[in-house]
Amino acid sequence: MTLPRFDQIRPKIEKHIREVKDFPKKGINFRDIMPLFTNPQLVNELCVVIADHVRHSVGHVDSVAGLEARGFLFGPQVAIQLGVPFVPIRKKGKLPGATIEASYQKEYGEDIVEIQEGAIKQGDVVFLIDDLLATGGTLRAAANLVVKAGGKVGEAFVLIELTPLNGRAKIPDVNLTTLISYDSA
Ligand SMILES: O=P(O)(O)OC[C@H]1O[C@H](OP(=O)(O)OP(=O)(O)O)[C@H](O)[C@@H]1O
Ligand SMILES: Nc1ncnc2[nH]cnc12
Repeated sequence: MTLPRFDQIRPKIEKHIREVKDFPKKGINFRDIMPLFTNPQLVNELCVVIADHVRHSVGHVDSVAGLEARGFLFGPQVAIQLGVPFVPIRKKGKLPGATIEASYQKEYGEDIVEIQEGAIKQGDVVFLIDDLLATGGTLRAAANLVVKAGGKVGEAFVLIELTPLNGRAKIPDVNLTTLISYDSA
């Protein structure tokens, strides 16, 4: 959150986030980022700013890993800006070939995410990216996957943090940057 350009872009991004009550089920206040994609210039600006943040605050990274599905909306563009590979982290059963998996707790029950074997090499520094941090289960599993593959999380970045859900508590070992924090879930 150190770059002044984050402060400049934040209000513009905030204007494009729509709140949808009771989606996907009653009691959930869904933060919809899709309106952002009606403004391709702003999406591009955002990805350039994130890449600059990586260069100046994180330093060298070997890859950008994004979480299905909404991490795929930004991750590849940031990776292209940085000139490094994009590593997709997908829900179980979607990636062909040999995979490495990590399970995680969701609000109800458990889920599994995977990467393809060889996508992260021993000693790689990985920049993790997703749209939103809620309970932190997803990022916890992603960080576990990176370590299991022999890599190291350089930093994790999310556009939105829902602070009352205390997701950060699940990833005390991960340096996390967020663009927008909401103090109501
Ligand atoms: O911090 P957590 O409680 O783990 O929640 C955050 C995750 O939840 C959403 O993804 P979702 O699982 O809904 O999948 P989708 O992006 O494929 O819709 C969101 O995009 C994050 O990846
Ligand atoms: N409130 C929320 N809005 C959008 N995506 C989410 N993923 C988990 N919680 C969410």
